[in-house]
Amino acid sequence: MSKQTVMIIGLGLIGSSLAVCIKKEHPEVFIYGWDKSSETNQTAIENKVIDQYPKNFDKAAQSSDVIVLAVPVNTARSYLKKLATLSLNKETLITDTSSTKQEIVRIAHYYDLNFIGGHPMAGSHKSGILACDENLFENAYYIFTPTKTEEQNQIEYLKKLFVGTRAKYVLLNPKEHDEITGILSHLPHIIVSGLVNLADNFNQKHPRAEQLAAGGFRDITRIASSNPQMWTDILLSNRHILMHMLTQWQKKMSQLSFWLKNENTEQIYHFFEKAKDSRDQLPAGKKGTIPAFYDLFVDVPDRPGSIAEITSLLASVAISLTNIKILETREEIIGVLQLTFKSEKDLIAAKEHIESKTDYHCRLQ
Ligand SMILES: NC(=O)C1=CN([C@@H]2O[C@H](COP(=O)(O)OP(=O)(O)OC[C@H]3O[C@@H](n4cnc5c(N)ncnc54)[C@H](O)[C@@H]3O)[C@@H](O)[C@H]2O)C=CC1
Ligand SMILES: O=C(O)C(=O)Cc1ccc(O)cc1
Repeated sequence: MSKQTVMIIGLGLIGSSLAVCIKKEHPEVFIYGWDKSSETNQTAIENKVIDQYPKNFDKAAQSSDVIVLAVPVNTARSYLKKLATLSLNKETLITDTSSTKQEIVRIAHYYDLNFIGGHPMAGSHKSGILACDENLFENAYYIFTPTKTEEQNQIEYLKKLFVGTRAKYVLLNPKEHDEITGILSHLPHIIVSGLVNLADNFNQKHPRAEQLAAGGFRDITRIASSNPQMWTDILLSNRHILMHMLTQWQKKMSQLSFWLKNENTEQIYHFFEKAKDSRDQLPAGKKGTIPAFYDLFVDVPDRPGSIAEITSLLASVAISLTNIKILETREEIIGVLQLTFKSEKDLIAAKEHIESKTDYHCRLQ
């Protein structure tokens, strides 16, 4: 990557971790950092997380090739508005790390900014620059939310810039992103925080409860220790989807209450059995709140027999596929096959085998 300038706004957990990931793979990239906390800016300089805290925000933004907004989502909205008033270079690419995507993408379009929505699906209940971790994003999903096909080049550029995250890139449209993160991340956060508040009222009456909560309760409620400002912004930004999900959740809980009242053993058993079956099938040991999938993309000539050739190659070494999809054809010469496997081990073995037996190009994303 040639000498580029990146400006990171917000040097907390995500902004500082991204900065060190960029530096690790691209030491030639110059990084401006900007945080509202002067203590954070100083820590960032002292620890070489960034190269410079600029004296003048506008000038730094105008001389940057990439601007990353790593602040709470409502603050990211304000920065988009501010950036729209500056005469930024047309090429300057803006991206963000916010946990919601529909609203921010809409605002960026409104201001006609060169913007790609981003969301690294990894993090922690910790916040601030002292939680900076160069391995934070490793093996996690990093979601981009393009809305136009022309944005492909910008996404490829960001993938290269962020290669040091060792994250796995996924593309989703903003609405789908907010629905998925709503059910897998935002609703759980509301439920867990509500539970902790409920238990707190209870603890006032039963002082021993707090002491006993140190076990399982502590583990399942870890995320309630997250930054309240960040979560207030997330909930308000995804409010329409979350209001709908909360109604569904309330219905589920009313139903459970009804079964308890009627001592309906069968329904209560079924409730837990269904949850167990579903939980047991979740892929294990992956970071992030999006289910893991193991996809291999193979460029194959667009001619009869090429799909069969791949499937028989895999069958010959007993690697089974869970899904196969033809994604596109380019100029009717090359087709892209998306092969999905049930484990990372199968994915890697399949890639090696196809590459050793054919001259087809294989990619992991
Ligand atoms: N914490 C997590 O696990 C994850 C967070 N995100 C998203 O990334 C963004 C950043 O989150 P974190 O780094 O965790 O938060 P954080 O609280 O660790 O850091 C936010 C930083 O932004 C700074 N800041 C706040 N207002 C500012 C302003 N007006 N100007 C300049 N700096 C300002 C704060 O001083 C702080 O250093 C949020 O939008 C969050 O939703 C995304 C993935 C994971
Ligand atoms: O701490 C955890 O387990 C998290 O899930 C952190 C997290 C918080 C917000 C996001 O948008 C993504 C990840």
